[in-house]
Order: sequence, then C-alpha cells, then structure tokens
Amino acid sequence: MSEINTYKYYVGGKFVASTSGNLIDIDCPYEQAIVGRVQAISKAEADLAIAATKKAQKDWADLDLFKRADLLNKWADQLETDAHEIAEIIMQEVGKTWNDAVKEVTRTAEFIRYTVQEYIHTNDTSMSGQNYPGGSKNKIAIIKRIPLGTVLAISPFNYPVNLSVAKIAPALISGNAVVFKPATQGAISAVKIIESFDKVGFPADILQLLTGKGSDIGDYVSEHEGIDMISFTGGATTGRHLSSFSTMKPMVLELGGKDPAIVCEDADIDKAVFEIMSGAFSYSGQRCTAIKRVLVNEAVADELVAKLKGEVEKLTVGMPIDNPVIVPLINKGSADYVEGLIADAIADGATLLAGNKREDNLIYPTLFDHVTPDMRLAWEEPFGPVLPIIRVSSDAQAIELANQSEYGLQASVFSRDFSRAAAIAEKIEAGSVQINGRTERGPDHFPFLGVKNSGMGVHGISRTIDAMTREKLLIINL
Ligand SMILES: O=C[C@H](O)COP(=O)(O)O
Repeated sequence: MSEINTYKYYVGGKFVASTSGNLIDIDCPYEQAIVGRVQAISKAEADLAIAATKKAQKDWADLDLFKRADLLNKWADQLETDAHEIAEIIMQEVGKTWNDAVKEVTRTAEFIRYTVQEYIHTNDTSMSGQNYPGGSKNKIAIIKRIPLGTVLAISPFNYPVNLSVAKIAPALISGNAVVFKPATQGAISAVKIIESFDKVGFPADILQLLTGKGSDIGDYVSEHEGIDMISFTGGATTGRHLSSFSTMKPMVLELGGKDPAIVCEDADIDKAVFEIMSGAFSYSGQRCTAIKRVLVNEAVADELVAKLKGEVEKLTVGMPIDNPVIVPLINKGSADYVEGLIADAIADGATLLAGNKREDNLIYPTLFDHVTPDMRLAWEEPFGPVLPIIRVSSDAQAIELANQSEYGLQASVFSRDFSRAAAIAEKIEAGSVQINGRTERGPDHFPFLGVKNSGMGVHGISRTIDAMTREKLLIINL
C-alpha cells in the first residue's frame, strides 16, 4: 500500500474526477495506511447524474430482455475474472479475510446469474375474469411487472460487493436505472466492481456510482425527486432517518439485529456450540445476522458455557491476509464502542470467561456468562466479537427476552424436539427463525427481512425484484 491511488466516480459511462476537488481518505482498518482516496462529489454533480438516468432508463427498459440478461451475465463473468483484484481491495478496505473476500466476489457472480434467470422465468403472468364469481372468460388480464424508474442503492461496509450487487442486479434486470451510493468505507470496493461493469459495455447512464460522505450527499440524494425507490442496508439509526423523510418513495430497509440463539435443555449441545461459534464470531461479528446473545436453559448452561469457552479460546486472531476468524474491526469508533460494552458488562457484574483484550482496532473474542437484562450488553448490538450468555429457566422466559429486543432480524432455536423448536419459533418476533442452525441471510434466493428496528420490506432475489417493480395490467376484453 505504498502508492496511494485516487479513485474516480462513475457517471455517463466514464470514470471522472469531481470538480469539487474534495477527496476522502479511506483508512485501512488494520494498518496505519491509507488504502486510497475517493471523490467527494458535489450536490450539483449528483443532480446531473440522477437527471441523466431518466432517459437512459427508458431506453434500457425498452431493450430486449435477453440483451439486458446477456450484459448482466457478462458482468458476472467479469467479476470472476477480476475476483482477486477486487478481493485485494475488499481485504484492505474493510478488513475481511482474504478467503472471505474472494468468496464474496464469487457469491456475487452467482447472485447475478440466478437473478437473471429468476426474472426471465417469472416475468409476466395472466388472469382470467371467469375465475371470479360472475366474471367473464372474455376478460383477460395480462399482468406485467414494470420498473419503478431510478433505484437508489445504498450499501454497507461489511459486504461492499455482495450487498451492493444484491441491489444493482435485480434493479437492472427488471429495467431500472441505478444510482449507487456505497458506504464511504467500502467505496473503493464499489469502484472496483464498477470497473468490471464498465468493461462489459453497458449503455451509459444506466448506473451512476456516486461517492461522498453520507452526511454531505446521503440525505440529498435520498430525498431527490429523481429517485423512485430506495434500497438500503445499514444501521438502524440511518434506516429510521431515511424512512422519516423519503415520503411516498417505496423503500426496502435491511438494518441491524440482536439475534438470539435459544438453547433448550434437550438440544444437541455440540451442534449448538458449533453453530453459535460460527454464527457469533465470523468476520468478528460484523454481520447484521450474527448471533449476538445466547439464551440458554439453566439445566444445560454449565455444559454449554464450558464448551463455548473452550472454543472461544481456540479462535484464531490476527490479520486478514492470514485468514483468522477474528480480525480488526472496521475502525477505531467501532472498537471503542465494543470496548465500552465490555467494560460496562464487567462493571455490572457479568462473569468474564474469555477476551477483554484490545490491540488498536483488534478486539479479542470475548465471552460473558451471567449477563442479566439490566446490562447494556443484553440489548445493544456490538457489531464486534463479544457474546453474552443469559441463563433462562424456561422456553417462555427465553421467548420473552428474545422479543423484548428492539430488533427482530433472525433467531436460532436449538432442540432435538422439532415440535418444541417450531412452537418457540412461532412465537419469536423475527423475520426468520433457524432451527438447529446459525443465523444467516443465505442462500441468497431466500426471502430476507427484519421486523421492528431490523427493517422494512423484504430482500432476497425474487422479493427484491418485486420491490423494484410494480404491476401493470393490460386487460383484454374479447
Ligand atoms: O450484515 C448483513 C448481511 O446481510 C448478513 O449476511 P450473511 O448472513 O450472509 O453474513
């Protein structure tokens, strides 16, 4: 990282420097180094970029579907060709391990191909009038899904490639144009995937990549009258803020979580330990779907706690290039926040079993037993490698604590009795409940949603296409 590159934004099918002359340094999470600099574009530049999508979108939607499909499939191929170059930037910019960074790019190429097929196979439907009492067979509705126009895709730092393309590909295949505003930390990864996009020969102006601080252009672009739909993944505070002012714009929000793992006394404890470890600690817990609390029945708590402690002590910790489980957090602010949660839990009397060690942004995996509902750690989302264990006396208490959270993204239930697990799952307020498995978004064609402060609307390939299109009926009266 000796030579510092400056990356341009993308508008009109070209990479250009902002006339603002303002650049943003992107710091590496794990070294005292600048990964590169991105443009801080002006509001006037955003205006021009959004305006240009309007005509481009109409032409793009008019293009034969198989031409759109062909370009998207070529982009998927190009991403695979460029995978190592992109993964290198993901690693440097957001501190993801090398293996996970490469996996993120290949997962994304698969996502594009599936999205293309999904749209092709589910595009138009029809209904006959005679299927309603008193209706006529001479009335036939052809129900098309038409694009909403220009979709604003706002992506988070933790999946700078996958969660960007998870918005861009459904938007484009269904005939929308895209204004892509990545998280600032993640913006260079965004430039890299758009470099691949650019090589394929998409028409100009159907995708504009706008870089800049959320605080400078985020609200401006979101409120912009040229934006017809917003797809956002990020923090709950920003999500609520967006939903408060973007009146009448369809919006899908994927926000935070405090996903519980409920462990019943009849659970396969080794299986539960395996799933909890991977659910809680991969990428240092910087996943909205990470397991962020364990609610264990006190009858098996000692056994579970001892096994989790043993596994936490074995976790590999280090720098992303060496592929450990635990890597430095995204920035100092995040590490400070997690450190504060740990300090408060200790002060409030939780039992520290492992961790509580920090080197710069690297927080060692930390495990607490005897966390109680009066502690911050029972409720707040760390987005870091700290896991609280709360002991419960019954399924009912586990359900009550699970539902007291402001979040409702996912939950895991571990029991050998499927009926019991399903009964618990039924009562949990969350978008998905995993039985005997870790919380996770994939596979990517599953619907993915959160309730309460975890989100609004539904992601997942077919649902994202639905959210970015609306029905239009052509009714034929014979
Ligand atoms: O951080 C939010 C992501 O949607 C989580 O995705 P994941 O479950 O594949 O890690």
